[in-house]
Amino acid sequence: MAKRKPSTKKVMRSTEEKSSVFAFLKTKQTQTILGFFLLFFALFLCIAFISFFFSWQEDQSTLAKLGDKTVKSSNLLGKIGANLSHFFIYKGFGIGAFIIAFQIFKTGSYVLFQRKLSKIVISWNWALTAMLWLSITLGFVGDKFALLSGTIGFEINEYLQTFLGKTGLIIILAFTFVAYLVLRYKLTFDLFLERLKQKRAKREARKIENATNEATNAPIANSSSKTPLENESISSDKKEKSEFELSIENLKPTISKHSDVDAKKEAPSLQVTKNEENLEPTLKTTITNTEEKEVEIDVETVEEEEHETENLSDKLVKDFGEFDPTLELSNFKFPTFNLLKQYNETISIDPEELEANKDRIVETLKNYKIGIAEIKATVGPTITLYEIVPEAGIRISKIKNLEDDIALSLSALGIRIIAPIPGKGTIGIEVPNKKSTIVSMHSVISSKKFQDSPMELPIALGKTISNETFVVDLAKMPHLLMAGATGQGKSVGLNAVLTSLLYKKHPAEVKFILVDPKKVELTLFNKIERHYLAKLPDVEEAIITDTTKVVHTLNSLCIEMDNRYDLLKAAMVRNIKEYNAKFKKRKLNPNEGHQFLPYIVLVIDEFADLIMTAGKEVETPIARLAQLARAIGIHLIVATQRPSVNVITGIIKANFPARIAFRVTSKIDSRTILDAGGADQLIGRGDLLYTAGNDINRIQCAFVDTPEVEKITDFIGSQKAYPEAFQLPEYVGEESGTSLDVDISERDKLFKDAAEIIVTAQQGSASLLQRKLKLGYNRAGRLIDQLEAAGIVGGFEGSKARQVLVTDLVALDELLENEKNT
Ligand SMILES: Nc1ncnc2c1ncn2[C@@H]1O[C@H](COP(=O)(O)OP(=O)(O)OP(=O)(O)O)[C@@H](O)[C@H]1O
Repeated sequence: MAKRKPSTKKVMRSTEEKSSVFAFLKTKQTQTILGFFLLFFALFLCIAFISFFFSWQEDQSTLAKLGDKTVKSSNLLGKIGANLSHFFIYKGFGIGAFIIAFQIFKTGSYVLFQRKLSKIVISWNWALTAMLWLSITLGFVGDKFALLSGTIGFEINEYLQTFLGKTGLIIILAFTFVAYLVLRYKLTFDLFLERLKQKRAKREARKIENATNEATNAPIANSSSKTPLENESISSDKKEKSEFELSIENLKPTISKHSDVDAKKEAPSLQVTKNEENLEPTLKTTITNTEEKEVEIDVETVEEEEHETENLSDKLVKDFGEFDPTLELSNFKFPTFNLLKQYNETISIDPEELEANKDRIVETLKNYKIGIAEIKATVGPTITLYEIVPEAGIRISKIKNLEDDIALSLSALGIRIIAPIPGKGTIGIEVPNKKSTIVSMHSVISSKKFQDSPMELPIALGKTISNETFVVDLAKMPHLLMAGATGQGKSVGLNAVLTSLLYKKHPAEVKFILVDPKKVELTLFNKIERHYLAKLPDVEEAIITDTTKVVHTLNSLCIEMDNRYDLLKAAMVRNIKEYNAKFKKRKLNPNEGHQFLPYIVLVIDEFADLIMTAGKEVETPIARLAQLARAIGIHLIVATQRPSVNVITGIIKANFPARIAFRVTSKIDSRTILDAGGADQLIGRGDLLYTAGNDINRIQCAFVDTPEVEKITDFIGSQKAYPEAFQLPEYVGEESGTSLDVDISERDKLFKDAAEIIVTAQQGSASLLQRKLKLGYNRAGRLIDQLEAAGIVGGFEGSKARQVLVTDLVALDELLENEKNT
């Protein structure tokens, strides 16, 4: 302690000294003296420099003898002048040294008039750069006269020439000159054009003025009948008048102060009483003044406006760019097309087959007395659509009633009759091709339609009957129900959906939750766990195979949904797209719990199995998610083998407008899925019907087999991943925990975190805990009860948030410490 005292005193004294030096420098007297000193010094240098150019050769010998009284210098400012000039001009920068004198003069004036010194620092930087450039350039141009460039310019010039050659140096010098002009004077091409325009506009305005002057003078010239004396008086009168009018016009647009207005108001009275000679000069000065003002105002207002219009989020975006959710895995590479197999996909149908089918159709319809006016065939990858225009007078309902009979008569598997084709007045008969073509995943993924699609979650499902790639947006569906008997292509369909998303969405943008009770279908996706999968905290396997975990995951998703809705509400947006857009523009503060929200796609294979084992426990959260999750980016894909009504219940069906039906065994199943027949008539192997609520499309599903999926997941899995899978909020089953755990040892393990959140926010609400700790309502409620028991928050107060009884974190620590000790 004894040692410390003198040192603190010393510090204090030195800071006092410093502040007194500053105070001295800041006084007006000091600044005036310093300012004048610099001005005179600049003048001194300037005279010495000029004189140096005339006497430098004579003075060469005197330079070294600065202290010798007998030796005299020819420089106007004596030996000091000669030495300084020699230093700055000969040894330094040649003519460029004048810039130094000028800058000293400028600095002096700044100090004298107490203007901002930060500006002069910038000005020095520019000036020194210009001086260096000038010195090098003069060294290049006039290398015979060392005085022009000075030794520095000459040497740099020599040095650069050995590297760049003469031409190279010219180019560099020219470029730096242009760059200097652009950076220093902000001379851009646009500005140049604008100036040109302004000049042209001014010239035109002047022309118009002249024209009006001439027009007003013209009648006077014509009045020849009057005597010369009269003429003179009239013309002088007119001249006076016209100049007066002109001056009003000129002044009008630039009136900015009251004093100007007053001056203008006074003008008429002056005009009448005073003569022309007196008037002219005043007019001229006002005009030039206003012109000068215009230029200054222009420059300053533009700069100020730029700063005023910026708000915080704009500034953040300007400084750091928009938020990029993909930044953490910025080197992530999307799987390449060559991981997918290519098949021969040229559709070739035998003309004889076409002809035979046509004949059969015509004949069969004839049997039912239906005449055909026209028939047209569209050949697809697996089926051909025959479009029939019936003869006039034949009712479509008749054909519709005979649908089954016609199908039977044509006696081929997979015939589907569409009577009429929606939007057309024709009847469609789909007949399978003898030789079907595989639609490869490669062809649909690489299609322009998929690659260029602006959809949020694009899925390339397959190809339509007219061989077009069929792309749908999962985000718009917003949930998908998939059904089909075993072996008809459901698993391939699911893989096609997942593959599409893997090819189009970055790991930061979409997360999958995969539920696979069969335990074999989706295991390959384990490899991309840390890229694309989401899971519950403290769960080993990301792919869920066990029913209780499914229940927990679904409930956790419901919590995530509630949390997301809270975030959307706080951000005042209606859906995830708007929310993420706002977040990217840095308009949402991450410190308030906001974060970029990835889409979550929940895929459930074998839904029937789940319903059988867990029943209502699964159905309730699924129904809740299906009803509410669309806006916050949670989408469900549910696949089932058995599309019976006790599996696909009314409430689920109502919330899954988008449905895919592979081949099913009965018409009833088809009706359960599609609310229409047809799925029982499909040929299997990926032949499917897709509906989004209105019309039904027949699609050949894209084929992707297990080795292909393996290659894709290997490709993604081998890349840098997130440290762990996306964490879903924790869900604690209803059964665990009591309502009020007063005992410290029985407290929730998040008790301390919760207490800190509540005390920091000074707001005792369960929803705050839900949001911050990603908890369910029940657990958050229990935590609040425990906090109440610990005396951290007050009692229940109806709709109001509970009172927080601890003021800050220090007090909280004390309270918890005391608890332990007692
Ligand atoms: N789009 C398709 N193109 C060509 N063939 C396909 C297509 N989809 C499925 N297949 C064929 O059908 C077989 C069975 O398909 P998949 O395994 O998807 O049936 P599934 O409906 O999932 O059966 P399960 O319900 O028993 O799992 C595949 O091995 C494949 O040969």
